[in-house]
Amino acid sequence: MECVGAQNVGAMAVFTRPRLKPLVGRRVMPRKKQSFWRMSSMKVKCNSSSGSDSCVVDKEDFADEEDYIKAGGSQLVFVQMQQKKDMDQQSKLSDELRQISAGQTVLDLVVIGCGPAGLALAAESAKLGLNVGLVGPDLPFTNNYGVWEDEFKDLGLQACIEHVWRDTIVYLDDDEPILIGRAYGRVSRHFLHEELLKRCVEAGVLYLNSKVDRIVEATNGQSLVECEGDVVIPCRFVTVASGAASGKFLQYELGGPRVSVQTAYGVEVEVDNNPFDPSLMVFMDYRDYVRHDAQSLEAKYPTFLYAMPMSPTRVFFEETCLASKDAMPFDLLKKKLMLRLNTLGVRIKEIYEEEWSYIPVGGSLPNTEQKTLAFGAAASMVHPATGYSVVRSLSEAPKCASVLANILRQHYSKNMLTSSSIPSISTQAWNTLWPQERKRQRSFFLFGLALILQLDIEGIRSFFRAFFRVPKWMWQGFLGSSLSSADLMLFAFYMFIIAPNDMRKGLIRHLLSDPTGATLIRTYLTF
Ligand SMILES: CC(C)=CCC/C(C)=C/C=C/C(C)=C/C=C/C(C)=C/C=C/C=C(C)/C=C/C=C(C)/C=C/C=C(\C)CCC=C(C)C
Repeated sequence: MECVGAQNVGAMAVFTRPRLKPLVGRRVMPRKKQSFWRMSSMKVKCNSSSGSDSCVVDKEDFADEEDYIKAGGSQLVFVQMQQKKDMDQQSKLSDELRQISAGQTVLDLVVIGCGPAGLALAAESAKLGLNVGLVGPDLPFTNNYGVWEDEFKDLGLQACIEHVWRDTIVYLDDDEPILIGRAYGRVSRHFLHEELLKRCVEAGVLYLNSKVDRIVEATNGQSLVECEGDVVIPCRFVTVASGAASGKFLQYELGGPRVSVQTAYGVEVEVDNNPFDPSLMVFMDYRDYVRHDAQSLEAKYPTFLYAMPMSPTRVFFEETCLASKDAMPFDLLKKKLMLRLNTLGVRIKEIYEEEWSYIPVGGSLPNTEQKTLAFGAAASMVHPATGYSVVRSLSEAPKCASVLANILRQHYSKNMLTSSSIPSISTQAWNTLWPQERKRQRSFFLFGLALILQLDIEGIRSFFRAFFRVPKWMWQGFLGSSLSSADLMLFAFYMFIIAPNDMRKGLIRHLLSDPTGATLIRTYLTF
């Protein structure tokens, strides 16, 4: 697949319009040159106008560096996360603040990033009794996620789904469409945000509305999270969960596959002549609506339509380039979408919202020897062949939290911690996130991604025709990253049996000649 023209956007971005006003915490500047104790007993005021907020005390608030160090290096003042706070709660919070700023508490874990992955990990870790701080700008989620209803139900998040379609449909060409027999849901970004915030509040997560500048490893085995305005937070573990653009805090393995990009342009609109059945979600529509256009854009940029009919007249349409080596320009995606809708006879009466989505897929794994941990897209958890990630992050958060809790219990309660044991503790945590089995699965997905990148529109159509003909548990497991590496082999074998001859040849050629084929074989042979 060939898509051209890199976008000048960050490593991962999904933008929607209209944006909600960010929830902003307010910094409280206490008197200068105060001793720590005086400072800690002062009255700290917090902004209560927002959903969750913060109060911060600066390094300059200490008389000198010594005071600061006496305070355990912690000039941090976190305010316990809260959504609706009254005056009683405020005074309780101040006690908490005093305790932390007195340096009696070094946080067990600081999670950087307030997206779904960060909030979920912070909440799950705090639930297990860890002392957790969450740092990041308090912004509303920007995209409405699409999920398989059963997967979201299993996470106990059904209430966050705002619309469910009883079945999902795939159009590959003008032949019969494929009904895939699985309900699909649209997650409300507001409900999901509220729910994850609620979980953080209930679990006692501490929150700081700030931007992290640096993470420094201290000699005593702690990490220091340096935030804007000279705020430094000492902690035992730092986990970066601020999306794929977290490169600044993390190192990734060298020589891995190149990052590809999934791009999409969407609009939620009021229309006349909606041709889609409101009871069905259109997962992929690869039909060529623009074939009458000069040299068909489709041939050059194979994209598909993803459509969520919310009612007979209100529909969310999204033109999506599943994966390309360089990002497909948004203006081209928009042009294609408009051409497509025009050919379908759809007349847009009103635009409610526009969405631009840019998701890096593939790329290297984080270097598992580094002390700083990562979670979600920052930890390469985005499914390389689909671009989906939210369900995986939400479902792995409890497991990741429990590993961190066990490690901290073992190493800190028995005072086993020496600075030389720190890297091995982090490696233990990394290995849980990326065990050999997960690496094998990922190498299979990367092989699949490289395969998709090579296909033209006809190749894509016959590829997905075969994909949706394998047993349902297989393709469902493939999309949900839940097939074991052995199951994936069985899946590959099935695809091979079902595939037409030219696709079979292509699969074998790709396995033997593409670097991802060699990596796949090598990873499968490593135990
Ligand atoms: C807002 C946001 C967040 C977003 C937006 C955007 C969008 C809308 C998106 C969407 C997306 C989608 C829908 C996606 C989907 C995807 C899919 C379906 C995918 C799939 C894929 C598949 C694959 C890759 C497959 C693969 C396969 C393979 C690799 C096979 C192989 C085989 C072989 C090798 C053979 C062997 C044999 C012997 C040995 C015998």
